[in-house]
Amino acid sequence: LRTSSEPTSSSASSPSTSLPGNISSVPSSSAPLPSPPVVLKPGLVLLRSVLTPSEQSKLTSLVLQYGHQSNKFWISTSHPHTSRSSWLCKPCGLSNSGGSSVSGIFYCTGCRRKAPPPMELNNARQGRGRIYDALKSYPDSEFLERICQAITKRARRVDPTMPPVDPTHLLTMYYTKPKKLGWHRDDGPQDGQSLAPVVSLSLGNDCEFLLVDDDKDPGRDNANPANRISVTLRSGDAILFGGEERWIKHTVSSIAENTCPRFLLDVQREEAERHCPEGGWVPPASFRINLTFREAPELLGKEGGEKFYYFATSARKFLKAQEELGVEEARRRVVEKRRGAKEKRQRRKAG
Ligand SMILES: O=C(O)CCC(=O)C(=O)O
Ligand SMILES: [Fe+2]
Repeated sequence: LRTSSEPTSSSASSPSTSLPGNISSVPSSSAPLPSPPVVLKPGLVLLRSVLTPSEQSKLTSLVLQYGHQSNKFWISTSHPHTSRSSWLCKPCGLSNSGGSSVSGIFYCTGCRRKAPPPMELNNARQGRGRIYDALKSYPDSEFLERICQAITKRARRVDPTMPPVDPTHLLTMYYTKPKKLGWHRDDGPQDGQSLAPVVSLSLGNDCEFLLVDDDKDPGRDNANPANRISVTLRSGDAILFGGEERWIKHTVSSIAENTCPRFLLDVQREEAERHCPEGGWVPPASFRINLTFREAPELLGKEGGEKFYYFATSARKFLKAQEELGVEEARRRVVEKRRGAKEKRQRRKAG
């Protein structure tokens, strides 16, 4: 974790936090030293530039390394009607420009060989990869746990209402497109039941993180900016919500492309070169990674298989059908289903 003698990696200097009501504004992270933790509300603490560049690199590398294991961030599918980005034909060495295909099959424009099935993020439509696993399943989980504990300790020093945490699970999200994550509370069955904080770390691109200040009035409208707490999360920042604010409603409302520190792009490139099957996947020009540690001991032993993998439903169903029926039949069914849906839409339109 950053100590006062280390430089910050952040270069942005725009105002970064706005709060509703009478809560004072928070300074931006342009200062060369880590800012002291900020209690946005009891139970909601922001730690700016808390991760050193080398910790950010290590975390990015660990997350991408794990994500490249089979059926983690990436899945191999040749779903019909999909497009793929540029890919390299390994046998002939030709770089193909990608495009879309009704059949889901792509041929090299040089040697006409079939391309290997594209690697897609498990939530391809949103341009996101998502892994929810026991913390101990991740590589170097002791390091991950140490980071989580050290950050929580700092937050608890300034906010005595913040409970301690014994993290059992880690959710990692890999955002490759500037698409938002909708309003929600972390209250699903996999999110944990205690008031221990959700410890959230940001790496890569900046994002706008909004929370709705609804403790006095649970029905408070999140569309009204006056009710919102808005924080720009930058690479190396952490935010914790626990105790009274454990169930606070939040959203990633926007992601600023190309704000990712260059040293993390280097890490991404290295990991893609190391793990990506040729022609499988081209890393995005910039990205964001979010890690959230959760205390959910009741889930231990249940994760694994597909239980806590949230793929985009269509990809998940397609993979299952592909396994059970073979790729041709799986494709035929998707095409048939889509044709049926299209005909239904047309009939509805016609009257
Ligand atoms: O990406 C983020 O910063 C937040 C992610 C989040 O809220 C969640 O996964 O529950
Ligand atoms: Fe969340």
